[in-house]
Amino acid sequence: MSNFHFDLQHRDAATGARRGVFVTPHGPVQTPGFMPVGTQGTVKGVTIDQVAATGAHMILGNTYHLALRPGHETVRRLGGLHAMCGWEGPILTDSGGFQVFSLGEINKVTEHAATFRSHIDGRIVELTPERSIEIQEALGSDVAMVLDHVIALPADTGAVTDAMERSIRWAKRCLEYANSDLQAKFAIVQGGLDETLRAQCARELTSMDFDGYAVGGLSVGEESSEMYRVTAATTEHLPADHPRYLMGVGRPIDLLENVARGIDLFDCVMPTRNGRNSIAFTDAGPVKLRNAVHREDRRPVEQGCPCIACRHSRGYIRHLFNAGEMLGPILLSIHNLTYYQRLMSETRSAIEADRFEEFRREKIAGWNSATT
Ligand SMILES: CNc1nc2cc3c(=O)[nH]c(N)nc3c(CCN)c2[nH]1
Ligand SMILES: [Zn+2]
Repeated sequence: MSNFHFDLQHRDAATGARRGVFVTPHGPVQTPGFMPVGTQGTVKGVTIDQVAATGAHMILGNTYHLALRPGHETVRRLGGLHAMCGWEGPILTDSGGFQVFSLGEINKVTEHAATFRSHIDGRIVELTPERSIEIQEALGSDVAMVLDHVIALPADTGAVTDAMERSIRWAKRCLEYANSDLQAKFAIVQGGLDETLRAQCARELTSMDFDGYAVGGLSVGEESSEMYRVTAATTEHLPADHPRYLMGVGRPIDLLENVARGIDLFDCVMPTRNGRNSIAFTDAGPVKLRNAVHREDRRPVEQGCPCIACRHSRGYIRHLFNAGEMLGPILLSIHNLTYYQRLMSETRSAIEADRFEEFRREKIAGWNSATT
């Protein structure tokens, strides 16, 4: 009996939405669920206790960043990622596939490895599938992502196919190298915006024994309609009894639209990145609190929100940003993370009550009302 299993509890009759629980050795993850991003071992500006208070069940760390700094052996000697960060729940680590291609100065990609210049100290670093798994095992995360070859879009079919086929071969190498049954391995489906390539990639990856499947290569600048189309075209080829994770997504509307297309897990820097930029997510759409219009507004960011930011007025939070006070970004990061977790909790309840379609319509109408 594996240490991991996905309990599919309820499927929405009208859409591809699913309600489930992903069971891990560090506790259950309620799905659909949102993972806050803790790239360098911290969800920026938010203490780990506050991250737990937002309602998060699983957080994400990044192999690329942690291997470069402080180094995975240092993390191991500090007791692993859970002990170092003080997070007792499940942790998923990304493999470095995305960061290498988006942050590292790529030197070359061969069949053997991705070689890049570190964006921190310029060192040349070689990342192989085996090395990525070795690093993730040292970090001690509960879920390890395979190393994949992520290419920027738009790209020609030949380049997309080449990267997709390499990602399949690298996924196989990751699975063969893995030697810890305390760490789940998730595959990542690539294939650009081509539904045929996506189906082919999903078929090949699902023939291997992964614990979960991610939809990669999206949220890289494509139209939302294209993201939704490709997500649907991919999940239809993924097994129903495994978790599906859409990487790097997204806005609140993207979460609901992709839940409707069979996605169970999400991660995105938006709640914290937008929070640092004074943008708060609310049921009436995003609100840029730095704007003068909020100067004397005594209302909380969101009526009924239980977070510590919503004990204050919008006017106070605007003042904090205007005065360049640290507390501004901290409070709005906490509010936005709470907003995303409450949205996922309401989504899970709506699926259980067979009213997801109605719920999605109501939420999108609110976000489009944009009165503030
Ligand atoms: C923000 N958009 C975005 N798209 C991604 C695709 C991949 C992807 O295709 N592969 C991997 N390994 N990671 C991705 C990430 C990082 C997720 N934290 C992505 N982020
Ligand atoms: Zn709040």
